[in-house]
Amino acid sequence: MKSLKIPEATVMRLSVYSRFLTRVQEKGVVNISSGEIAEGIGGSPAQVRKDLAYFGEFGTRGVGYNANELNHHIMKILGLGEKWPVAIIGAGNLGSALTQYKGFIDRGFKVVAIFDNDLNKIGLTLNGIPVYSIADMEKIIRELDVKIAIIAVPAEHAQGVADHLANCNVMAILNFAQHVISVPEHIELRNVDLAVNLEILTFNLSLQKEKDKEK
Ligand SMILES: NC(=O)c1ccc[n+]([C@@H]2O[C@H](COP(=O)([O-])OP(=O)(O)OC[C@H]3O[C@@H](n4cnc5c(N)ncnc54)[C@H](O)[C@@H]3O)[C@@H](O)[C@H]2O)c1
Repeated sequence: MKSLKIPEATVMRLSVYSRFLTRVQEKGVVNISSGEIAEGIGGSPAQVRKDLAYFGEFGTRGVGYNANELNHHIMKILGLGEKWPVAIIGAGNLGSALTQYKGFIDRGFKVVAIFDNDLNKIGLTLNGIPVYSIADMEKIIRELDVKIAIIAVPAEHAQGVADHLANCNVMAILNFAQHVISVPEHIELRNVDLAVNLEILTFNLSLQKEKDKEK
C-alpha cells in the first residue's frame, strides 16, 4: 500500500463503496466494474478508479474488480478488519437511539457500555447494553478495552466528558454535542452535526432558486 496522505473525502467514499459492495455481494455479484460502482453510489467511474488507485493496482482490465476481494481490502484499509468495542456517554434520546442502530454491528462496531450520571438510569440496560455510572468510566473502559467513544450528553457537559475520556485511554471520539470540544493531539475527534448538514441542503436549495430566477 502506498504510504500517502489519503484525502478525507476519499476515505468517506471508500466507506460508501464498501457498503455498496457488501450489498451487491449479498445479491451474488462476483465481478464489478468501476462504472457499475460509480452508478451504484452516484459518482463517476474516473473518481472510483482514482480513489482505488491510492491503494495500488486493483482489478483486471475488461473484467473489473472482484467484489469480495475489493471489499475485503477496503474494509482492511478502513480498519474494519477487527471488531471495535464502543462506549456511548449519555443514555438519553440520542444515546439510546444509537444503541439500536444495526449499521454499527454490521461494520464491526459493538456498543459495549453506556455511561450516565443520572442515578435513575445507572444500572438499567438499554437494548441489552448496561448503563454504568460515569464515575466508573475509566475502570470499565479500560477493562473492556474501548478505544472509541461517542459523546451524547448536553453541550455544556461535552468538554468535561471529553477530558474524562482522555484519561481513559480512548483513542477516538465521535462528538454529537453541539459544542466545540478540544482533545489531546493523540485522540481522533469527529463532530457530527445534523443541523449543519441540513443547512448545506438549504444553502444548495437557495442557490438553485436563485439560478431558476435568473433563467
Ligand atoms: N449532532 C446531532 O446531529 C445531534 C442530534 C441530536 C442530538 N444531539 C445532541 O446530542 C446530545 C444528547 O441529546 P439527547 O436528546 O440525547 O439529550 P438527553 O437530554 O435526552 O440525554 C442526555 C443524557 O446525558 C446525560 N448526562 C448529562 N450530563 C452528563 C455527564 N456529565 N456525564 C454523563 N452523562 C451525562 C443525561 O443524564 C442524559 O441521560 C445533546 O448535546 C444534543 O444537542 C446532536
